[in-house]
Amino acid sequence: MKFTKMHGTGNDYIYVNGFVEKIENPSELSRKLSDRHKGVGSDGLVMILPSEKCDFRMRMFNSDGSESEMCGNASRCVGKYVYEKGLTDKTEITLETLAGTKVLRLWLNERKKVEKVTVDMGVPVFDAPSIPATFEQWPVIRYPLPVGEDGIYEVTSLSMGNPHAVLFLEKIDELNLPVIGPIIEHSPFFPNRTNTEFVEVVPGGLKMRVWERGAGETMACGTGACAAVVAAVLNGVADRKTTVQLRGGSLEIEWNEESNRVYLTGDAVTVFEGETELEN
Ligand SMILES: N[C@H](CCC[C@H](N)C(=O)O)C(=O)O
Repeated sequence: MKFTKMHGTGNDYIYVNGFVEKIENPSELSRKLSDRHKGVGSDGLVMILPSEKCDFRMRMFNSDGSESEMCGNASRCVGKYVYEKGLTDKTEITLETLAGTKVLRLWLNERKKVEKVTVDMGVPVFDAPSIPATFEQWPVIRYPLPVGEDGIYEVTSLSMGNPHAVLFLEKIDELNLPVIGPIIEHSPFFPNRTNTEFVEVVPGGLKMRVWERGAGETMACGTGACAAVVAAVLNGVADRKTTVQLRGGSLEIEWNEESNRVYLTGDAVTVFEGETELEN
């Protein structure tokens, strides 16, 4: 199987051309290839597939094999992949995902390489059953969530197509994510588990670490950065147009006031092309 290793802001996935490669069990393949010692090493696997209603379809699997509805960083890389490999010559591309149709806008440099991509991430969803979450009232803003022996953390929760819990904290560098992350991920308030963003308000924007559902701490999360800005606006601590600094770099987010849609802009980088035996 041929694959391409790519990253968006350090959030790295293995990209497979599903027009050519037929993968029987992408979930199991994601678990196997994501292993950073015994596999290729990645946060998961992304299949680029034909679509009946859009230009392309994306399926995204976390490193634990679970499938997510949507991935902001991966959708930017899919845009770069399909354009630079000649699967399309469009610079505005529609992408079918489990969270609906997303529109990608490619930004080319003078050598016609895709330097960055803006994704129309759609509207944030606040009603708890759609997140899904079991809170009785919504929007869920600073709800005191019990987090194991660590006590109570105030969470703001919403869906960007996938579930998010956003926490605003004074200092995020020292946090022990492998301890707090899984407790929130598996909280009974989130029946399908959740992605969790730990956000610090800094001059010029937000600084964020993320514990992703099904992948653990990653260098960045696009849907998570969008959720963080929406939550920050609801909490009155950021502008609708904000830079989010992540461990792997920065993302530009705009929650447009008129359309209520969220726009994500960031890099998309090809790391290497590879080939692996499926049967071993
Ligand atoms: N890193 C991704 C999100 C992955 C979300 C996944 N961990 C989930 O189970 O929802 C992003 O850039 O949006």
